[in-house]
Amino acid sequence: MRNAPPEPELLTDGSEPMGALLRELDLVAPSGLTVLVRGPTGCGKELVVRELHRRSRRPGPLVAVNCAALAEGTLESELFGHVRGAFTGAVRERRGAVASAEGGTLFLDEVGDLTPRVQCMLLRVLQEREVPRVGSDRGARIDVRFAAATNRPLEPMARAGAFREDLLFRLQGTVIRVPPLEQRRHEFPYLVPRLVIRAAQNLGRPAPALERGLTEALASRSWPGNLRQFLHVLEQGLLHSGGEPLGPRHLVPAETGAPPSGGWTEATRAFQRTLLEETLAACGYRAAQAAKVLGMARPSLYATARRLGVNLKRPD
Ligand SMILES: Nc1ncnc2c1ncn2[C@@H]1O[C@H](COP(=O)(O)OP(=O)(O)OP(=O)(O)O)[C@@H](O)[C@H]1O
Repeated sequence: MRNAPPEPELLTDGSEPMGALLRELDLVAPSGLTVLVRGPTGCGKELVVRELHRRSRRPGPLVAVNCAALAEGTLESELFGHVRGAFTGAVRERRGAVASAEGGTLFLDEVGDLTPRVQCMLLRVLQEREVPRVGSDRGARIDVRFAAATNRPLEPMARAGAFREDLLFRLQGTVIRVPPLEQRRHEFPYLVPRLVIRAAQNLGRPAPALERGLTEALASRSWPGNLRQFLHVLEQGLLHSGGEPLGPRHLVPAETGAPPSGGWTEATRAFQRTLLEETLAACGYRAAQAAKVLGMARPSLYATARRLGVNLKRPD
């Protein structure tokens, strides 16, 4: 459970598509609706949830829990708490994250990684607005706004039985989609100087002057890791610049972030590969079930997996 650190604000010049996102945030924030934030890795989903909380003006705290980071039992008591003696080692009563977010917002990051058991417990909390306590029959009423984020394909996972459909419906009281950085190239002249300052702060260095051409050099790359990758490239650039004005020559070569050589075709293959791998994992590597979820015949699934180099067996 993390209590929110000081706000790193969500940088945007407010042009589309982020403009639409900000308008949606304004609309949804005061409503108390449960919000599911979706978008690719590193695009700023967590910052969007912080902004949602800030704009909600709820008096309680924003409490964040990463659902992928903890083992099932630990996550269970992290979320819902436990009473003394509920299990070996439970030497004192513990308030869970749900109760700690009273009057505020509970942020469930990586919600697609919840195990079936915790999904079931969370569903009950969302339905009954009461928090159970491990080892106790007594539930406690709560006033908590729930927000969740994921980059996992929850619908195929729900069709495959790996994510509860009723929980999915509950979570998406409203859905906010965060665009990938690729769709925000026109914002680079706004973002670059501000993110350089942030990168310099991260390294504990003074912000450098910027050379002409830096923004163009950054805009000509592809950014599969979105703003997280962008910040890392700037941080590495700052290290290499040794205090000189930051320019294109200080950026690590673009190989890792270069557009796929096959352009559209390769990007589509990469998407198909990810979808197939995610669906197989969600179906417990049962090819017949995965084929059904993806709406293809089993032989086509085999042929597609061969063509894309996807392993049909569970990785060791
Ligand atoms: N609009 C933004 N302005 C400033 N910084 C941003 C913005 N979006 C993302 N970042 C920075 O990029 C990094 C990744 O952001 P964040 O953790 O919110 O992404 P995420 O979508 O939740 O990632 P993941 O899917 O991996 O959980 C953070 O350091 C964050 O501060």
